[in-house]
Amino acid sequence: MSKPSFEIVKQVYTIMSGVQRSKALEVCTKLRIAEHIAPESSKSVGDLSKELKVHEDTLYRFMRALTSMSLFQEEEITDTNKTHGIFKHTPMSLCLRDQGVRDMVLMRGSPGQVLSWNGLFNSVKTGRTNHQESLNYPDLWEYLKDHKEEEVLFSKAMTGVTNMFVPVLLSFSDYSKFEKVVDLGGGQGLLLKNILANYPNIKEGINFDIKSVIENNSHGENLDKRYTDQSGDFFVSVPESDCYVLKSIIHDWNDECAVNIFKTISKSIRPGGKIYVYDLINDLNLKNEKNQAGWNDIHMLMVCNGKERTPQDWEYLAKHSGFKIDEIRRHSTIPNTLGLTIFSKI
Ligand SMILES: C[S@@+](CC[C@H](N)C(=O)[O-])C[C@H]1O[C@@H](n2cnc3c(N)ncnc32)[C@H](O)[C@@H]1O
Repeated sequence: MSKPSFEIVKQVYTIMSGVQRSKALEVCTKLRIAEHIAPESSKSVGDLSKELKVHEDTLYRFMRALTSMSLFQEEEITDTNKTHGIFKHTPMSLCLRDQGVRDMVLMRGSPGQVLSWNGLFNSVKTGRTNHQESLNYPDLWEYLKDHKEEEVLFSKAMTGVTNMFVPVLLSFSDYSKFEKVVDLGGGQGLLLKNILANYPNIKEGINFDIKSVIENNSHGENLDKRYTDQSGDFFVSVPESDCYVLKSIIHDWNDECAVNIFKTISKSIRPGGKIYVYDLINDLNLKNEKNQAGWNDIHMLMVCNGKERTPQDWEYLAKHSGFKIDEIRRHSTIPNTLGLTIFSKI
C-alpha cells in the first residue's frame, strides 16, 4: 500500500483533535469572547485580555488557534508599524453571541454529555449504553436530577434549539382540530406557548415534564391563560388529551421504553386523538455526508440509550403499542431537519 497523502492524514488529524477542538469552543464560549468584539468592529488582544481578565500572551495563542477553525479572524499585517493581534468576527464566531447557540455549546461540553461518550467502545461491542459505568447513574435523567446546574443548562439548551425550529415545525403542523394539547417532556414550555399563540381554537395546553424540570420553570407576566405546567412521569400516566406533542422525546429512548410511552398515552388519549412526534427521520437512502441523522443517532445512543428512527422503526413502535401512522411530514426544502410523524390509535 502506498503511503497516505499528507492531505488525507491532515483530515484524520482534524477528526483526531475533535475533543480538543470542542473543548476550545466551549472555553471560548465560557469566556464570552464573541460578546466582547462588536459585530462590525475589531479588538486588540491586549484590550480583550484586560476586559476578560485573562493572561494576554496565552489569550493570543488561544485566539490564533481559534482562527485556524474559522472562529474569529486575525487582521493581516502589511504595515510593519502595526502590531499583530487584532481580531474581528467571522460568521461562525458571530453566531456564538446567540444565546441558544451558547447554551447548546455549553450543554454539549457539560460533564454528563462528555462522560456518556466514554462508553462508546463498549456500546459498539454490546449494542447498549451503560450509564451506570460511565455516569454512575442508571440514565442521564437520574444523573441530571442530582446535578441541578446541568439540568437547568440542558433545559435551556433544548429551548434554544426548539426556538430555532419553531417556525419550521409550525409550517407543516396543524393544530386547528384540537381543544386540548399536552406537550410531553416539554421542558421550559416554549413549543407549547408557540402552538397556543398560533391556535386560538385550543382551550387548554399542558406542558408536562418531570418534577425537577417543572419546578425550575419560570414564566413572564404575559403567560397565556390556557397554559399550565404539570409534573409527572410519562411512563406512569399522562393527562387526558386530544393531541400529545413529543418533540425530541422518543429519540431519547430505546424501543422498549418508547413503546411504553405510547402505551401510557394509549390509556388517556381521547377518541380520535393524535400523537405528534417531532424527531429526525433517519433516511437510510441518505448515505455518507448527506446522512446527518446518522451522527445524531449515535449521539442519542451514547447519551440516552436512544436512537434516531427510520420510517420502518416508527412502524415498529406503532405496531407494538396499538397505534398506526397516519402520515409522515417533512419540510420540503430543509433536508435533515425534524420531521413530524402523526399517530392515531387503532
Ligand atoms: C431532549 S429533552 C426535550 C425537551 C423539549 N421537548 C424540547 O424539545 O425542547 C427531553 C425532556 O424529557 C423530559 N423527561 C425525561 N423523562 C421523562 C419522564 N419520565 N416523564 C416526563 N418527562 C420526561 C426531560 O426532563 C426533558 O425535558
